[in-house]
Amino acid sequence: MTVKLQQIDDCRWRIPREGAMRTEGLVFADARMIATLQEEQALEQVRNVATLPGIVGPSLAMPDIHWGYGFPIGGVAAFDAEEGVVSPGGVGYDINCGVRLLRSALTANDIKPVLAKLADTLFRNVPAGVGSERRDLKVSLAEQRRVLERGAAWAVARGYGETEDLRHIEAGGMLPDADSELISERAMERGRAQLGTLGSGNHFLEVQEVEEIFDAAVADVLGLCTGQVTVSIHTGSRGLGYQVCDDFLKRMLQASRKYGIELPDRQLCCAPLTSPEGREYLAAMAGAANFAFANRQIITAWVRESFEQVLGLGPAQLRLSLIYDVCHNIAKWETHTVDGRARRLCVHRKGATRAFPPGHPETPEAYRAVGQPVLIPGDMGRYSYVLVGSAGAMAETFGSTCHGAGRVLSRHAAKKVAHGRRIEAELAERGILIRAAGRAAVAEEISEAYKDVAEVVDVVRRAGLGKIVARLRPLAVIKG
Ligand SMILES: Nc1nc2c(ncn2[C@@H]2O[C@H](COP(=O)(O)O)[C@@H](O)[C@H]2O)c(=O)[nH]1
Ligand SMILES: [Mn+2]
Ligand SMILES: [Mn+2]
Repeated sequence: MTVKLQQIDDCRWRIPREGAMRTEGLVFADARMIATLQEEQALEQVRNVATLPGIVGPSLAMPDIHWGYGFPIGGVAAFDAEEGVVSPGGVGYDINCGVRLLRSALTANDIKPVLAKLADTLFRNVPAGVGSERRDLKVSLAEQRRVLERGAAWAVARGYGETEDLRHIEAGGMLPDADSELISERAMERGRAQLGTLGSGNHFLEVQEVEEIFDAAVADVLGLCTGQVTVSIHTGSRGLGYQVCDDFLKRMLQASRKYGIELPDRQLCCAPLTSPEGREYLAAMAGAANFAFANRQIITAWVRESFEQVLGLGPAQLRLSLIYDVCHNIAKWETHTVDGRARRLCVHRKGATRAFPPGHPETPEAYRAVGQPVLIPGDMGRYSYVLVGSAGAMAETFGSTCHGAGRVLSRHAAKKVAHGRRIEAELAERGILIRAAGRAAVAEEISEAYKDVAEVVDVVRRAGLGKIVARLRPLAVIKG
């Protein structure tokens, strides 16, 4: 079924309200992105989300939109506290998948002579790959419950990182109201040995160089300068979050029937925010989100340790400080002004990043004057971007932007494109070292599998949803 699209301007497209839609759809993309999208069902998914009860404002899609489970990846939808619903498909299987960015006092030239050793050490110290486990960090069930309740603060209290880190994490690294009792034994079991692990596929740990600064004043506030070494960490809640999503999808299907919610797609199953099922999903989701915050915090400590081992420098010399940590698969309670009225909304961001503007009280004090840092990875062979949020995002997208470049090739298609090529050697020729759990993982993640993230963030910039601050180029990539 083709989806009606009306072009508003060079980066906005409306899906007009029709049929069971309660609101319109609004897609941020350029004409070329839209042309490729029409072959996908992602636009249909934007339209389907618009049928859900209590949706406030349009059903939104960011320029990295592609097909996802129920909601599109790159989708944003806000729901009224009384009339609205919460849907696990609007968060995704990898609850609180997210990105954090560390800056350092090093330049790319400082690490080039030891880059191979650094890549090997990071690969050894941070377990990666499907089902990866760190053997010397197993937690008891009681302790795991504390992880789910306290998030990154649990990790800091256990010696993984510094209290200062917590000030530079979305929500302070801990969603309130998590209830570990609502998380199944199977989910607890799956997560037990996965704290401090990257996982597979699209997840990565990347040593980067700041290649270009686009806004010197903002870069200065973020502590970024050309030639500097940064480290990005992209991972989420691993098997624990996956299992929480899976467990609740079953309950949400029953709840949709119980509350008489008509679904254009079973994958959109949901429950009213005021219902026990809705509240329980949010409390379990918060637990999984906190697990992910702790996960990225522990990996950060091992990144710092790895740099110290290889470079023989101490923390004061390396100054591997956390710039920011953002979630991109989450549902959160936030206050937004809609038609001149402040409203408490449950904002679903599924493959979308929060992008709060300068002056917002939830933006860390250090960045209050410039806006919340927004971390947009690209791919392992080209570049990634740092942006800051803007008033435009607050006005149009409930303070949200894209979360990455977005896939254009399936894993299978990417492997076909990579067939017969020596991807590691191609990247090495361009000064990029790869360490991965397997060759297939590298083939599936070639640059051609993703849109050019420069084009994606350019749409964000032109639409006024964010300000581009810096471009980072990969030097060493650890892949699962
Ligand atoms: N810099 C890198 N970016 C990468 C890599 N692999 C994937 N990506 C980007 O991350 C986003 C987010 O992925 P998702 O799984 O959360 O949807 C993705 O769209 C890519 O743009 C990498 O190795 N390095
Ligand atoms: Mn993920
Ligand atoms: Mn992710």
